[in-house]
Amino acid sequence: MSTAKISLQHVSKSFRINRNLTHLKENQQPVSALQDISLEVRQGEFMVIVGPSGCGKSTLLDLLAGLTKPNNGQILLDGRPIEGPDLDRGIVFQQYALFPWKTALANVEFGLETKGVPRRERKETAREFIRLVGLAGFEHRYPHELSGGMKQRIAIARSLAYDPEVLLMDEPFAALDAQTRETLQSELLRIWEATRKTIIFITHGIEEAVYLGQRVAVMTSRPGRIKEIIEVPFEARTSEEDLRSNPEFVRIRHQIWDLLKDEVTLAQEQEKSKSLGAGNKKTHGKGVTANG
Ligand SMILES: Nc1ncnc2c1ncn2[C@@H]1O[C@H](COP(=O)(O)OP(=O)(O)OP(=O)(O)O)[C@@H](O)[C@H]1O
Repeated sequence: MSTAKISLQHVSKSFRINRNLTHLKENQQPVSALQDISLEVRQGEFMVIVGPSGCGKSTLLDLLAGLTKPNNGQILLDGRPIEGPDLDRGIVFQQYALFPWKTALANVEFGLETKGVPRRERKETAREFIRLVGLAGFEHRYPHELSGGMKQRIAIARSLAYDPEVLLMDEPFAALDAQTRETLQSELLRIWEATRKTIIFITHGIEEAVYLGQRVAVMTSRPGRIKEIIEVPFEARTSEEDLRSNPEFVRIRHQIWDLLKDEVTLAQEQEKSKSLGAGNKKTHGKGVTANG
């Protein structure tokens, strides 16, 4: 039996296209989003997954969250198959997904409420996590009174407050400006060092991947497979000044870019042929970025 915290074993996922669109030739076959993904994530590890647009990163996160099921293979958490969403996994998405009608405190309390934690203890825990993400004093603000970075801090506090085993993060800083993003990256490392949660973090940003990950799994273009896993051997990232200009950091960043560049070209070609096939309908297309 596997001793990994999370173990993906030969996981594949494909999607059937909407019946109304099957008159288009490219829609007659199911779309293979992920193919034969095997990956072990250790307890307390910070694992980053990076890949070109449309390679199946969000699909992978949805599978880990239990929002969808694989067509083949299995995903184990502590040796048991993931059957659906549960409070043992916290999720932070790119969009803040806070309840606009609840204050910051009430948003953070939400998961605790679901878990049946009594009111008083709930409030205390929520305050503690708001403090952990550096927002003490903002407990009674509503989401519209907070900046993007603050909202994302609250989303992180909310996911951590109910004490999940694993934190799943899907491009959580992608919508933020560069400075806020860098601040939140180091904050997240500090929080990870304090809580030692297992984190699976998805990103387009190579620099973000190297800065945050103890290991970086590089994916191929669709159907997404794991191309290579790169070890990032920095011990105390938060205390190292200007880690990003460390020659080893730069070397690993180049190594990942070398692995990714052909995949990005392939993904762009896939996007192009998809949009031509769909009558030149506009498709989304986020590229891999060297920064961020
Ligand atoms: N529910 C669905 N139905 C049909 N196809 C889907 C569905 N979800 C995802 N796909 C397809 O699966 C592939 C992988 O999508 P996914 O969103 O996981 O990629 P991604 O790597 O997260 O993309 P991006 O980086 O652009 O956000 C894409 O071709 C997408 O169009």
